[in-house]
Amino acid sequence: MDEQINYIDSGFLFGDQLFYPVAILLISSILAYFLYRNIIAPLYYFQRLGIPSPKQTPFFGHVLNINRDGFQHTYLNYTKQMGPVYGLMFGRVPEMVISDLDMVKEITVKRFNQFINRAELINLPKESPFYDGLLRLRDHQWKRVRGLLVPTFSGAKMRQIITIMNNISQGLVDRLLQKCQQDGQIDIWQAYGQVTMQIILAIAFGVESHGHNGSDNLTKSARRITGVATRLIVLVPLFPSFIVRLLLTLRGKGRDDATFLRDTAMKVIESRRAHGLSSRKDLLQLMIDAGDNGKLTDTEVIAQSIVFLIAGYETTSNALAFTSYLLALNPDIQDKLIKEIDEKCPDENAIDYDTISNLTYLDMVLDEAMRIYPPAFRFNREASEDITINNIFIPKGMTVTIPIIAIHHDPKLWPNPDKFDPERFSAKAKAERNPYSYMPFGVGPRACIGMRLAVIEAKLILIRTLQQVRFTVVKETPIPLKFRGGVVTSPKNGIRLGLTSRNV
Ligand code: HEM
Repeated sequence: MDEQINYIDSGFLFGDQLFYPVAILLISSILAYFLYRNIIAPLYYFQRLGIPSPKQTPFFGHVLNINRDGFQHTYLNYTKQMGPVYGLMFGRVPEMVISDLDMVKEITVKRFNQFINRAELINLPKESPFYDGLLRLRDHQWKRVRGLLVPTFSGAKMRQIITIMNNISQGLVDRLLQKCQQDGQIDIWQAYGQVTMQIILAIAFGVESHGHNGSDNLTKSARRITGVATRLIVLVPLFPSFIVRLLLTLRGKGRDDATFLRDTAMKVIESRRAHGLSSRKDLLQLMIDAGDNGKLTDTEVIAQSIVFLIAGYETTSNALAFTSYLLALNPDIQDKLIKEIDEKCPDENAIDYDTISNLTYLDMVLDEAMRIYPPAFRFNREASEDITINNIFIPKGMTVTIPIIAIHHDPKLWPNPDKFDPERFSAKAKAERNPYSYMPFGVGPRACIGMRLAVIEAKLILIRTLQQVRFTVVKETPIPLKFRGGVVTSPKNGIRLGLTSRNV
């Protein structure tokens, strides 16, 4: 019996001897691998490529350095410190930031075929309403859809849309005049946000949203969707994509909002099909027409409507708010602009595409405002293969970010870059400058498809506004402007401006 016990004991002993050391070795190897992959390797990633990279925090990389005073400052400051090519780490996701203009040209235009796609932060499920949208589409699918949609943004098509935009902007003008009679102040950022939201819902969803206070469900859903899309995305690279998808699923609201928007657009499409071709030539109808005969499915059309809302609403309203802010701070420039509007566009009922295009000083003012405060402060491309440009090796799959904000504030390209000076955009000054030094809408075949629409919309709203009111600085006006985090440049707490009516 004793012998047996000894045998069993020694058996256990023998098992322990192997089990524990093996288990410990296994666990420590897994830990070591986890440590190496997530903490050590990212620290030396760019060093191995021979590219400078600012000091980073283990595991987080450079994520902890963003968002303190707006994401755009991260790119602005790092580019000043690190130069035209450097690397950032978002968790374990590397990103090369390139502001060298020759390289930007190579990436966005000359070697476009090796940089067709944007970096994909999350693997969206096929059923996501964003899946088929231009922002995410890749390779030949993107080429097919973009090719079909480009004509819907032509000058001729924009002429038809202007009437819808002009009618909607009347609500804004009424509100501004009312405010002049009351306290003579307004949060102009919020006011423009309402009107640009109404416009995008009207032209991309075919739905007139009622109530200037934005209380209707459609506006609420659209606001929440753009809010989630532009803010949450900053944190995405920190987590594995399945966790992000889980978080988004748990945040059911976002999904419900997207479904609500999708269903609304679907109902409009079905109703238009049932009643024959619509005479209302909004973006939705132009897309339905462009996709006829099976070239675009209804799902693809709706995905674009949702993407236009996300890409086009806040960017346009921010561009308007920043321009008005800069005009309030620079009354001489505002006077000169008002003079041009009074001379070339005195009648609010006779604003058409040609009149708008004829206001050269307005063009210069808007361009300069988007230089100082580019509503989209960066864009990216993904390398589809290993590639060397100007002796810099860019590995396959690398996200290459072009920091618009840093290029727009480079003192070598823009002397005294913080000064608001529309003369920088005179025809002569423009002709003398490298065209890649200004890119608020991105560059190359994948640049913003909505640029013409955005510019016409912003100019129309500025004309209608400045025909009636003048902007001033009040004690609540934020000087300097503060920004909030997110993927577009947005003011932190709105922009309060004074208003005086021009009719008194
Ligand atoms: C002032 C307003 C706007 C600004 C500053 C802006 C800026 C940008 C930028 C920088 C990009 C990335 C370009 C690139 O990767 O090279 C972009 C892409 C895009 N924008 Fe805009 N945008 C504005 C308004 C609009 C509007 C009104 C729409 C639609 C109605 C729109 C739709 C899009 C779409 C769909 C893309 C993706 C294009 C593609 O991948 O093919 N944007 N925008």
